[in-house]
Amino acid sequence: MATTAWRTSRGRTALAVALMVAGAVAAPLLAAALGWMVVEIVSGDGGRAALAGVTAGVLAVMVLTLGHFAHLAYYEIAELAELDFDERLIEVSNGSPGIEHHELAEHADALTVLRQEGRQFRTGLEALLNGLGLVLAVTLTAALLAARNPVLLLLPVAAVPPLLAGRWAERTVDRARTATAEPTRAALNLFHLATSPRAAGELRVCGVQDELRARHGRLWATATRGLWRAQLRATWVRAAGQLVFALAYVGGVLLVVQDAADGRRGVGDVVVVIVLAGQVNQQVATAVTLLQDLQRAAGAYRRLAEVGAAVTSSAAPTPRTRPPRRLRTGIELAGVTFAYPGTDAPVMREVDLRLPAGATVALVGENGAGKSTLVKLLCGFYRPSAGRILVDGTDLHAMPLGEWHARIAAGFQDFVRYELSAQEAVGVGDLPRVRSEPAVRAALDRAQAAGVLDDLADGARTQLGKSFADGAELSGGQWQKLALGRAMMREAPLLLVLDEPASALDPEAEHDLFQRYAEHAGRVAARTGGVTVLVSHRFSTVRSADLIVVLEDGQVVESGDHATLAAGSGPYAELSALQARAYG
Ligand SMILES: Nc1ncnc2c1ncn2[C@@H]1O[C@H](COP(=O)(O)OP(=O)(O)OP(=O)(O)O)[C@@H](O)[C@H]1O
Repeated sequence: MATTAWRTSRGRTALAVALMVAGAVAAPLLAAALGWMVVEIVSGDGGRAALAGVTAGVLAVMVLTLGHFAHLAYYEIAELAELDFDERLIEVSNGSPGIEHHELAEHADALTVLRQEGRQFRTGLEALLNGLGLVLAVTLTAALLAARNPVLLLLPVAAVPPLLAGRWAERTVDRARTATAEPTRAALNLFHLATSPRAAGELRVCGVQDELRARHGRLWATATRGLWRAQLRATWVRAAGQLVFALAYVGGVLLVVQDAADGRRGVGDVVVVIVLAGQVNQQVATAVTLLQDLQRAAGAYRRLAEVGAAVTSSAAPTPRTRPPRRLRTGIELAGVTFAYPGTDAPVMREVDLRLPAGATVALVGENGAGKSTLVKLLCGFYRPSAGRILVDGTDLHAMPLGEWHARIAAGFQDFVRYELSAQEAVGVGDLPRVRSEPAVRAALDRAQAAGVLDDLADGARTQLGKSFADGAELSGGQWQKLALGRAMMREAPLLLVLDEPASALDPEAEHDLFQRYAEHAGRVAARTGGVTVLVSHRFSTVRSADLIVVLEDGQVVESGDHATLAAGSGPYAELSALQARAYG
């Protein structure tokens, strides 16, 4: 999309370049016009002096104004550059089927820096365009200086040390930025938490605002200390580079003054050299800044490419075996062991489990037992560290993950609050039918959530979310109901997942929901043999599942139906008796 816009703004780019080139070239010409004017004044030719004065005036106006118009013209292009960068960043973050890369600290660090560096693309592009004008201005300046005294050509040469110093300084600061990414990221997280309306109530009740502010301050201080030290080193090196040029400038001016005193040059030449030498100084400063901007933009781009390459190389080549149209035997975990990327301790250990086609399977267990991890492995978000997950006997990771995802209907514990219209927020559960109101209504009906639409001022068309002035904010339970509706959108999934989908609902609503859901799952099972996996802490909810799997510390400790497990003496019998007593 951004690429098309790039093409359509070619005319604007050409205009920007032309204006900026004219503005840049006008500066050395202004020096020549001023020299000419002084010569005519000294020679007493009033008419020619006036003409030279007007020329100098016009050139001065061009120098002062054309840059601003150029800026206007490439403003839009810079916007597109930033948009393009953001789109690439989104692609790198969430364009791959697996999510392993989100677990790695170095990936998170690179993303933190990239989110902050996004604007560098804009300045980088401006620097590129300005650089062109600068090259022309420097060339013209050099020619005018050489015509006065070839030794003056050393002035632009003296510009090299500040340039090199600038490059070194920028690299130093960039390294510091990477080294301080972790405290910066942690500080940003705290900042978002401390300013988020969602957290406002809980923060007040816990009374942790001051503590958050203090921690945020400490993290920033840590990050700033690292950056400050690098900035200090960079400033000294930059100043040393500039000093070399300053000495050359003074030498150049003295040289032409000496030439004039000896009668080899006129007073006009002295004026030209003084003005031009000042401009060279300016040009050098601009060149250093432009180079830094370009270097930063190139650094941001390189980092983006590296992160993109890391994500792509960690993704296995797209396999050819497609998911079956219908499950015949079911899904099987064979000796599955799993540790989250970047960690050593397995949170799933040698799990063998068969989820028969068409069955409703409930996962139960204490917090941290591994229920959500098992769900994520079934969704193929991560690869098992050892063992395999088989779909009708075929390794899940031998299938294109995108196609497997397209056959999953899922409601997650950390569901997304899409700030779209209510219709779309549910409809994205089955993208091809995102605009179908009957499909959305049917899905919400299955999720016992049709009432949410009726409560909204504009029904399905209501804009959701606080980011919009007229956006409707929903209660936690209402958001969850929409998420449930989303999970019911797909009609022929092979895997249906509800990971604690009803935590914001009252027990009765949860019970009704699961009744309805079981009917839906039954229909899906008849059509596709799909397996339904439910995670719930409420035993009253899971008792009707065909298979109940009890997890403890990343292992299956028992499995069976409610009657069998409740009659036994294992943890299920114990816990369900405990809950039955607690809820009467
Ligand atoms: N992204 C992660 N990186 C590293 N470890 C993780 C990650 N997510 C979960 N874990 C660890 O994996 C273990 C199992 O967590 P999981 O979320 O699967 O438990 P759960 O049974 O779903 O718990 P709950 O009932 O609290 O939702 C826990 O010890 C947790 O600390």
